[in-house]
Amino acid sequence: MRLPETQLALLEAASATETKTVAQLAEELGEDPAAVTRAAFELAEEGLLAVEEHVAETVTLTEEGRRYREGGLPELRLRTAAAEAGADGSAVEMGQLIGDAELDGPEVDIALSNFARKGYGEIDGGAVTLADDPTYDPDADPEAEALEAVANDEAGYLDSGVLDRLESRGLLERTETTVRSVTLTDEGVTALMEGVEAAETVGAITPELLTSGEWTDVEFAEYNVEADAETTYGGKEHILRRTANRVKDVLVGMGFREMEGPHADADFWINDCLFMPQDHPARTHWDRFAMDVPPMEDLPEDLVERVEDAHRNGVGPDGDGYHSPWDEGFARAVALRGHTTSLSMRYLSGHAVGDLEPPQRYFSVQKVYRNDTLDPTHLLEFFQIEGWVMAEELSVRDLMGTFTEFYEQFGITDLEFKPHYNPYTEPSFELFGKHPETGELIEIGNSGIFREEVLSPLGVECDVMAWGLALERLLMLMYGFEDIRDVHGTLCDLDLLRNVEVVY
Ligand SMILES: N[C@@H](Cc1ccccc1)C(=O)O
Repeated sequence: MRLPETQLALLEAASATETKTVAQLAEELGEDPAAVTRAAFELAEEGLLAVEEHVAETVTLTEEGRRYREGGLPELRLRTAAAEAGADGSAVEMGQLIGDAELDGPEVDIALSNFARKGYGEIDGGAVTLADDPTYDPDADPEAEALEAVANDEAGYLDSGVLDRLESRGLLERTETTVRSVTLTDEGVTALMEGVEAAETVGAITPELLTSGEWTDVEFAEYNVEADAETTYGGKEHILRRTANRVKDVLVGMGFREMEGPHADADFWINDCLFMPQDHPARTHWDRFAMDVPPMEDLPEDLVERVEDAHRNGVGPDGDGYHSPWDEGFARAVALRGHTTSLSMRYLSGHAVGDLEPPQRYFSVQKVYRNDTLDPTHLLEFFQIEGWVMAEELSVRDLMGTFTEFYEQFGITDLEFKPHYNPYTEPSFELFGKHPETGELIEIGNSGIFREEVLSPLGVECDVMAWGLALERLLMLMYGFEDIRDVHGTLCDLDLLRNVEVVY
């Protein structure tokens, strides 16, 4: 019998009486564990080896865990400092103990909360009194002992309660690994007795084989594509980016052109052009990410005048303004845009690409910034799918039809519409879609037909319908995750991002 080199070496190193792990064998043979695993499965396929698998837990200390193992748990250091300062008799000033125990930064809180949890004593009015516990032994703290055991690879002997505790303190990490062990089968023993030789096949292509041209003559070992192998994760496009690109393709396919423009912009473009009164709650410092930069000089003077006039006096013979203050300085102040409707204003005004004649369709898929409270459906920044259509005659039916067509491309066919209010559109409505997992209706966008008070100062004489849709919410409907923070930000779920299926 002939076998490729690694398989032969493995067969000879395996034993019929003693189970050996792949890791052990790889070390013994000086081979890469992945190559040994592959060889083991190939031999198992031939019936020469038996492979067994079990899941093992490995426990390792975190950086913080290692620090406490060296320097002592913060609460024990506090306990010892208190005992040395005589806190078993009378209360001792906390500040002094913190200094004595050399507790620093977050360690102080960690020490205090665990001190209380372990019942070491009382903390009252900034002073510490130790509880009278004659059985207390500073050298026998179960958590400190467990840190030591984990460091010495002896976690297997520990009670799972103390491991849970240390894990929740962030002092250790548990990971599951598949351990594979092999034994020689009877057939394997027979084959070895009859004699096995190394086949002259090549297991892997090398740079040498390529440059020498030898690769054209050698025989390659068969590759078992079914053999279990370690998962490797290549780089790939994030689903958010992928969906953003898909949204762009869909909109371009629907005849739209892409808008571009600044993330930090004058309030004029973000709000004033939209007939948002300057005392609107969304324009206060609570909701606005103001930038500490000089005001924007480059605004079209005549447009500024017309917008101010619309705010003060309204538009048309029956128009009525806001009767509230309007300050040009505030209009020129720069903030992070809370929506990309600022871009729509730049384009509709003719400031971005010159005057536009109907019909026109424009879109953008870009980031916007809002001072929201973080929760499963809100982040401080998200991607908005902005868009507008300019034409002689438009109605809500056109708007609904556009959304129906757009969302159908993503498999979303059960949109719901709800009347809404925006200072800049009339009529306005919000869009909802059903979450595939929870069945809950979630808001996915806001839309409407721009008012005269917006269009007239911009010099637009026909109808314009417009919208802002949340890309992340579209993703929730497509992929079924429930927390936006799984997808981006520091809490993102790496497994989800690695394994999520591509949905079109
Ligand atoms: N600016 C709105 C979306 C919108 C754009 C244009 C017209 C109507 C609504 C938002 O951010 O919610």
